[in-house]
Amino acid sequence: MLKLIASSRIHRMHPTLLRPAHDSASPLLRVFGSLGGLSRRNTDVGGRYFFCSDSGNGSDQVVDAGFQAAEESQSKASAIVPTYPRPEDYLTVLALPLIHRPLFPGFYMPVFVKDPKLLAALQESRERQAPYAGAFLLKDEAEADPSVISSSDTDKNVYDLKGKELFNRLHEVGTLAQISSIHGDQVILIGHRRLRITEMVSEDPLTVKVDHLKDKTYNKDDDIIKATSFEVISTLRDVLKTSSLWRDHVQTYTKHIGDFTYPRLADFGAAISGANKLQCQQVLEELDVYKRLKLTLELVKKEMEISKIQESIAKAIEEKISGEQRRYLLNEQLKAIKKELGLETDDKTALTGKFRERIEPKREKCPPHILQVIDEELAKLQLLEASSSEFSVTRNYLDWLTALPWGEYSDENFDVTRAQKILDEDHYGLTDVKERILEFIAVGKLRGTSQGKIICLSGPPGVGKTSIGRSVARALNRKFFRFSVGGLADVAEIKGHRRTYIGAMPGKMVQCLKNVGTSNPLVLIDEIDKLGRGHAGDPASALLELLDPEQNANFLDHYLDVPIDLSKVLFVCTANVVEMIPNPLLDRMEVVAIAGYITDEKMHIARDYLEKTTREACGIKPEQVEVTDAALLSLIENYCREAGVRNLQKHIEKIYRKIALQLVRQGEIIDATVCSAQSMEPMKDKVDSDELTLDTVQKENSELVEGSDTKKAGETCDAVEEVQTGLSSDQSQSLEVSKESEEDKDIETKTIEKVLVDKSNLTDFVGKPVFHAERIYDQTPVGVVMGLAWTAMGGSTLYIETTFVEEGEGKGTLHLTGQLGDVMKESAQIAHTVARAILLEKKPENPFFANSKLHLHVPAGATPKDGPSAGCTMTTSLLSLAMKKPVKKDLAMTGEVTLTGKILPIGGVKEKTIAARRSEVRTIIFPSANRRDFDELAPNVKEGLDVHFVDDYMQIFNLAFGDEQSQNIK
Ligand SMILES: Nc1ncnc2c1ncn2[C@@H]1O[C@H](COP(=O)(O)OP(=O)(O)OP(=O)(O)O)[C@@H](O)[C@H]1O
Repeated sequence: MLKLIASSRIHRMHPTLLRPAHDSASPLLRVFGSLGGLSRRNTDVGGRYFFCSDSGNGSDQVVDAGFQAAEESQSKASAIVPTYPRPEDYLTVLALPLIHRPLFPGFYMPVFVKDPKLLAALQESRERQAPYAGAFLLKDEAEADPSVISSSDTDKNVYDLKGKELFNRLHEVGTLAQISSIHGDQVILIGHRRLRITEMVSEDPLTVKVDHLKDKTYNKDDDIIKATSFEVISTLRDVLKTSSLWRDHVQTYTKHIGDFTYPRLADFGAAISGANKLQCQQVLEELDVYKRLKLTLELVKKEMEISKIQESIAKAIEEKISGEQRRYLLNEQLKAIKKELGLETDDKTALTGKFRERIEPKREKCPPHILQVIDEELAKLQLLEASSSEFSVTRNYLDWLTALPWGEYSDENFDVTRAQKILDEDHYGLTDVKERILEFIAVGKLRGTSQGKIICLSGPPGVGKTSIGRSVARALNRKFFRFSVGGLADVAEIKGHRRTYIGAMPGKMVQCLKNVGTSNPLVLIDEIDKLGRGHAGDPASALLELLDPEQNANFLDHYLDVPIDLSKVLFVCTANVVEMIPNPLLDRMEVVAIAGYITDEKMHIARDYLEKTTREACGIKPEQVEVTDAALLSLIENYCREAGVRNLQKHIEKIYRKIALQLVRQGEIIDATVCSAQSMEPMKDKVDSDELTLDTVQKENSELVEGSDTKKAGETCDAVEEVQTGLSSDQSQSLEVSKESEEDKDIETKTIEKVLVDKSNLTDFVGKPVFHAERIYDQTPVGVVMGLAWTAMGGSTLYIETTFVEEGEGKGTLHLTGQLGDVMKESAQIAHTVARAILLEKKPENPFFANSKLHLHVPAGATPKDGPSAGCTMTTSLLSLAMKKPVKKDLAMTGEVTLTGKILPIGGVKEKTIAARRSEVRTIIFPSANRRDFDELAPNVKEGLDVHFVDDYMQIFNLAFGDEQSQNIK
């Protein structure tokens, strides 16, 4: 009996539905039944068939229809009569070509019949109550790939195939299909059983003779078949877990399936799998049930893999989408809550409000072109999407623009007396530097403004260049900002990055203005001589734009992109070596040299500045410590001999740290003593009232404090206890206890015991002297002369040593060592020649230079040396060797010598003089041309020195080797 059940509505073209044959529960049904529990829903399986049941033994049933068109046509076609086609009635059938997939028994399939003759024949056979035809899959063209959908399949030419041609293209095995309905050119087919074409009967429409195929007989209880079918089922179940498409499908099946046999299971699996048409055809052609099941198993396994991949893709996408949506939703909620609470208006409005609020007080003083840019940017901000990257760029830009101190200036103070006071307060000595600064302030006072000049403080490290800069800022009442350009190689550091770069920032100058909050700070550019080469642009040129008073009134930072007036900024630069400053920069600077300090100055600095600040920093009171002059002197002479005072400062800090530790330790012991003394209180009260004294206790206690012995403290407490018991028993034994209060006072004063740092115990604080004296000879031997050198660290003394190596007739040579540079090597050769000439003149009979191999060395060998200023020293050293006569004691010299024996000027007179003093040199020889430099030195630097200025080497000769008389030429 045929029963129509219109249940599921399927909205796709090829959904698949299952239908039971009858209600007898088969083992297969039980397996699938366990998957039940899901409600029946509309099915959308994306398949190609409607499945209907066919018992396979001839009792066919038409089953469910879900496809709307099918359903409609079925309801209209009330003429559908359930039929059980007997094979003998359908030995000749109309051949219906299927393009996409074969029709499996038990499934619905809608097909379009374009051939009017075939359509009419189908219609007619339907009317004849014999609504059956043979549905056969169309073969691909010879070379076509079955998995590739070729357009030719759907082309009209496929429908145009007729007669023999069509016959040849049909697969042999097909399905006996009931024509369920015909709606226009759409024909709904229901598969019944397998057919095989035997021969063609007529061509148009194609009619063929067929054999009705039956599955090969099989053993229902065969283990292999059972196992395979169970595997098919379990794979289907697995797919079911992951694929919702299949779930509805199988559920429908479990609810309605009747006698679900193994062959039917195989057909079912193959039909609903996404396998290609040839694989499906293979299953259709297979009459061996076991083989068919195996083929199906392969297909459904593949399906499972696909569904797993599908699931993971779906999951990944879902996670991404849901994460983003969640964040968006939460953000929106947050905004709404803030808005509701009045905490925040709209993001943009709040931001704009903030920027407007910032700029409003500055509006008066702010240059109009800046205001215009700010207003434009604010308007732009309103139009931008808050999540866009340009929004954040504009927001940051406005942040910087509105934060700068447009038109804000600190009131400059041009009070020279006050400035002098401040400079003296911060620094000892440096009179010439201070004088230059005061002059500068005075000019500023008269002009009404101090800008226009760039001061460059040059000198060795630690001479106070940076701190002088800070003092000048204080004296002028300007804000202070320091930035170091040492190693700076990127122009963007000075001029900023363009706004378009990610993480773009304005340059140092704009950062400085934002930082200090005024437009006229004092900017200290440290280490300008160590400016990097620049891998992105030339930093020196960028600095030039920044420093040049002609250009900096309209300084253009790449980030801000609006001209900023830096003409009110006072620039102070510091450098160790002026020669290293790029020339165009140096040209614009007012160089103030700080040469370094002599011992006396260092003593003052240490005593009045460094010690004071360090003591305060360590929290030590002046009365708690005493560092003697001898200790300081020893510190300066033996530990910190460099030009600056930074090392001295470090040593003083080291001493004070140690003192602090001593004091704290002492304090702890005193605390313990006080505690022990307090334990005597009850006794004291009692004794006081009895006007008694206790000498023993007092004595013990004072010993305790001095000896810092805790053990004794315990003993003292015991003694007190004894006295107490004694008192209670016999008051006459407790005498002189009233002296206890005086004892208390003693303890107090002892807590602030003074720590004395003297020359003798200096090593306890700073260790052994690390500095080795520059002076290696007390009296220089023959061939050794002391020279004076200048380095970036200040001046220093050095020896030139010459020795005789061997004699060789007419082979006078000079071998040089001591890491000498080219200039110094040449200088040595010149000295050799000059010495030879002088010796020839003075002692013509002496052939020393002509016949001697000599070796000239300049210790220390590891330190590279260069420059021409040791020329006269080398000449003297060679002559000393030649004449076997040592030079005068405590003599040092410097000066370049020419081939004719002229002495040329040198640099670093102050540093060299200071170095000579440090090495306890008494007599110095300088070139005459340096007399002016020497005269400018402070009296305390020149004090006690016997200085000679010379033009010609002969003068040096006389001074070094001559008698007393000749040495008096100054
Ligand atoms: N004349 C002085 N009076 C008082 N203190 C001084 C004097 N000279 C230097 N100092 C102190 O020495 C320390 C080092 O000085 P500062 O850092 O200014 O040296 P600098 O010349 O800038 O060194 P660098 O070239 O290494 O930067 C500072 O604490 C400073 O106060």
